[in-house]
Amino acid sequence: MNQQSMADVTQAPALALSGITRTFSEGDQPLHILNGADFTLAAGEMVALVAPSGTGKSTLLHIAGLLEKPDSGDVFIGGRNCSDLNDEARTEIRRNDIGFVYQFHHLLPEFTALENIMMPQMIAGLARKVAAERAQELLDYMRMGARAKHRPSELSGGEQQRVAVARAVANAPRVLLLDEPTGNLDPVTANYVFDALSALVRASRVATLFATHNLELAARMDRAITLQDGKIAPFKPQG
Ligand SMILES: Nc1ncnc2c1ncn2[C@@H]1O[C@H](COP(=O)(O)OP(=O)(O)OP(=O)(O)O)[C@@H](O)[C@H]1O
Repeated sequence: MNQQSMADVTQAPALALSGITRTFSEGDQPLHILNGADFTLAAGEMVALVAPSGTGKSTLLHIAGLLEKPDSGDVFIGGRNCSDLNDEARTEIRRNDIGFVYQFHHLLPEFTALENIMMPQMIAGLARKVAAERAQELLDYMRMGARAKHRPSELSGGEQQRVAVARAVANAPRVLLLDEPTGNLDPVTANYVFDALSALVRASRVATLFATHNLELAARMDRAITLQDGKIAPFKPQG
């Protein structure tokens, strides 16, 4: 890599989407869910994605997280165009550079909170001891330190989601994608999980895109966006 292209990559946004299209079909009618979506997300930035059900939020997150390919358009992670990468390279980027949190925690039921957070680190090749230390640190940060040895079924919904957030950032990803992570929680618990998450985002400078129907939470993020006719548009959560 020459000096110019290295500078381009280091100064690049954590995530950039360019001209993303995705069409599904409904019977014999095409459904243009994404129709030229453009978006950039900087390190340490926290952006709310607020849009009515069925407009394509999950589809957008799956494409941004390299879980699905768009019909056309490009996804850049840390300035690297991921469009033409093979499955192995995409999996590698997903493992190292992207964290996901979903509405339901998807923690492994037979493992403790600590082990759940160790898992992605060990898959990425870290030694057990190092992974355990980092997992405990993250649990402490999420004010879950005393629950390290509990299995998911022994934790409340809010606690499970805090473990899921800790697991998602365990490998220090560049980009954190959250698909309604508080959708299943009462408002007080949702706020509590959000507080812990935003402290973590500020401290780690992970670029965060957070799909939510909760306008109060959206108003607390750096900015909000919506999907309009398959494109990204700014959104004002209040007023
Ligand atoms: N694999 C697929 N095949 C066909 N249609 C699909 C597929 N995936 C999504 N869709 C359709 O695309 C539209 C957008 O779905 P998506 O899940 O992205 O919406 P969403 O905004 O996340 O909705 P919600 O807020 O309800 O989760 C929906 O109408 C959905 O039925």
